[in-house]
Amino acid sequence: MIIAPSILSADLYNLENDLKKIGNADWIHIDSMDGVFVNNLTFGSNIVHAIRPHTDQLLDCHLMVDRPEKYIDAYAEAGADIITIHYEATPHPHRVLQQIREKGIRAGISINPGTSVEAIKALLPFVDLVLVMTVNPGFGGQSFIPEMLDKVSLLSDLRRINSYSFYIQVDGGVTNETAVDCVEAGADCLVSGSYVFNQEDPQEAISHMQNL
Ligand SMILES: O=C(CO)[C@H](O)[C@H](O)COP(=O)(O)O
Ligand SMILES: [Fe+2]
Repeated sequence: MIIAPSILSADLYNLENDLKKIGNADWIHIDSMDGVFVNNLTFGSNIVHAIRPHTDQLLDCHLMVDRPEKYIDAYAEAGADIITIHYEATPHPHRVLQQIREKGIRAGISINPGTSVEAIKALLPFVDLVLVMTVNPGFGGQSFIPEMLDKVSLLSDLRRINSYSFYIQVDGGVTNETAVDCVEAGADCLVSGSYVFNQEDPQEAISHMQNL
């Protein structure tokens, strides 16, 4: 299981130390929010640029921003490995996914709890990752919405039937307990923010989930 701790829950005053705490994680999940697509403001490509020279871990950028097409070049230049956009954030998701891949970066599509897998079916041949939100985006520390796991199962079936190769990622309210349900539904990458960073030993929590 790929584990991607979200630095939304890290101590930004002491980010170097908090990145060490998650040094055994596979990916680092970076949540960008613009105050338009969601009611919160976080960081942009500047933080990707700041972290990039200090780790070989994949930088997994989750763009909760309106019109993500405006920012792809900046994230590419900053050193992003994966850029995930929201289906709901642009009228041209297919074009933006192409724009990401043209930069040699893996392209992800994310769906809010209110969006069905049906809505992104036509995009599935063109993505490297599908992110199923298990909370409404905008804040860390929210409760996992278990009904979303049906989408994970459906994506897993569609991937098998059509021989697609995208990762299925789950984000929001992932703990050691909800992680088990995600794995059973067919997820292969789990984002976890508040749970991981609130543990006494984040590395142990990460390796436990990696072994699920
Ligand atoms: O995209 C996000 C919020 O919109 C975060 O990645 C997510 O909420 C992680 O935080 P937590 O594990 O605390 O729910
Ligand atoms: Fe996220």
